[in-house]
Amino acid sequence: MNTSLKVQVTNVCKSFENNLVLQNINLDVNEGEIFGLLGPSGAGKTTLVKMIAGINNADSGTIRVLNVLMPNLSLLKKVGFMAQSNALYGELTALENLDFFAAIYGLRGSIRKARIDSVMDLVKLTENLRKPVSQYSGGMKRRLSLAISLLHEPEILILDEPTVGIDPVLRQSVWNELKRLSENGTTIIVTTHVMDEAEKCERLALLQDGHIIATGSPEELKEKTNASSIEEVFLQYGGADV
Ligand SMILES: Nc1ncnc2c1ncn2[C@@H]1O[C@H](COP(=O)(O)OP(=O)(O)OP(=O)(O)O)[C@@H](O)[C@H]1O
Repeated sequence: MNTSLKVQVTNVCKSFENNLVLQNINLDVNEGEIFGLLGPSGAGKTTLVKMIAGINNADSGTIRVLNVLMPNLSLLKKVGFMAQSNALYGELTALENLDFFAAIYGLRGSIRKARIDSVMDLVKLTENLRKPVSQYSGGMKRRLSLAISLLHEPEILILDEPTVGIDPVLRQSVWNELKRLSENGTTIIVTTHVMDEAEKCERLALLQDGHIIATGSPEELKEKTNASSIEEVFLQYGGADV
């Protein structure tokens, strides 16, 4: 494995009971890349990112993250995962939630405090730090989940539809932060079905019915198909509406 290759998915298949949801998936993600998984609802995006994060097992094939065969608990501190459904403790305040995850990641003392301040500032929730999460709106919960995934400055950041329910201004600042992180070497995998977000990724895999139907940078994909938008690219490759 070359050293810039941070995530390698090889011939991965996954079924739930008799339903084959991912078929022979191959993809490579390089250091510092923002890699987008784009596809309609049910295409298999969440299933794939959960396996890359080590939450679920593949039925066959292999997934290597930082050259370690997944799933592997030793990568807990190096991978950040933001799930589509928020994994938060509603009865606790945001700060208590952050402290809980900071403890899991081994963050202590002044470093813990500095990281909490930094991620809460990023998602514009500093003023709500001491509010119980049960009193948060849906969008605030998404922002807190994003803050938690960034807390330990993971080398690999996996975000499942991170900006759903987040307003356009904050969405822009989240993307600016993702760009900044990637420029500093963080490798980012993000699922989306928002076209303008897909355009912000350095490379994309288009996923349809459990298959990757195309991979490349947004520009390459548009050039190859003579399309003016990623939406058009998707349709040209035989994809359904995203
Ligand atoms: N735990 C499960 N048990 C059974 N089927 C599942 C399970 N998880 C996902 N599936 C099925 O796998 C397929 C892919 O689902 P997945 O959530 O990965 O798609 P997705 O592309 O992330 O969709 P969305 O954009 O709506 O989140 C769907 O048909 C879904 O019903």
